[in-house]
Amino acid sequence: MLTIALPKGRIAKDTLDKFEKAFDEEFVFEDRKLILEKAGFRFLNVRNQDVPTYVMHGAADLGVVGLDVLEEKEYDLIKLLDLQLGRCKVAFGLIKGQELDMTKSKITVATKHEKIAKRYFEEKAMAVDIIKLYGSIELAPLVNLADCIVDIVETGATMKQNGLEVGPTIMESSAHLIANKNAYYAKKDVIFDLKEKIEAVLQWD
Ligand SMILES: Nc1ncnc2c1ncn2[C@@H]1O[C@H](COP(=O)(O)OP(=O)(O)OP(=O)(O)O)[C@@H](O)[C@H]1O
Ligand SMILES: O=P(O)(O)OC[C@H]1O[C@H](OP(=O)(O)OP(=O)(O)O)[C@H](O)[C@@H]1O
Repeated sequence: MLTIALPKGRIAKDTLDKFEKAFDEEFVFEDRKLILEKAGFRFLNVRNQDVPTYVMHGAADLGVVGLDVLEEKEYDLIKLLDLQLGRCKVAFGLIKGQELDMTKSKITVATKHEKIAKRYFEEKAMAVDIIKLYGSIELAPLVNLADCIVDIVETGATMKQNGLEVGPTIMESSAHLIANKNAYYAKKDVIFDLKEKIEAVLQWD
């Protein structure tokens, strides 16, 4: 049995779709159930940012999570495979017509991605005030909570509809299959078999 932590929402759905194709089974979470057990798999429905925690502690052998989440903390995990889904970038959002003023003595940035934003400014040796938010990030510059934001951009529609422009990209992200180190060695054969089957599906799709 392999236990796999999936992030609630779009990525879980797309991942289960790949598993359905790879194993010729139907995988659907029932209503509000958080565990789906079928065909030798136990899928766990967890919050996006909690996926690495379940995997690192061994409560799940494998997990699926965006690179942006992995970059936010240091996790001792194995990155097995780029699932090529949940593609997005982490980028600046600026009020339309404004640019990042690198000469300002201190920039205030609102973001869910504190560490990624902080590293960007450290590398440029610039002072920054990071304001941690948990959602609706685009609102912050509109009400003067921050000069700009660092957030996920997929289509750019959310920024555009809120009068923001997409600024410089800090990193590209896509969902990756990750493994707990001990599980990776203890269940190597079954994990390799799964990886090969999913890779084959990714090539056809
Ligand atoms: N348009 C998008 N918006 C947000 N995330 C996206 C998008 N496209 C791809 N992703 C990826 O999906 C992941 C999950 O995004 P989602 O917004 O569901 O989670 P979250 O709000 O960060 O999680 P949590 O449930 O912990 O609050 C992101 O970390 C990112 O890797
Ligand atoms: O470029 P787009 O295609 O418009 O997608 C990007 C938006 O999607 C995410 O928000 P989400 O819907 O996850 O809500 P959140 O504000 O709670 O994070 C992200 O934080 C952006 O707001």
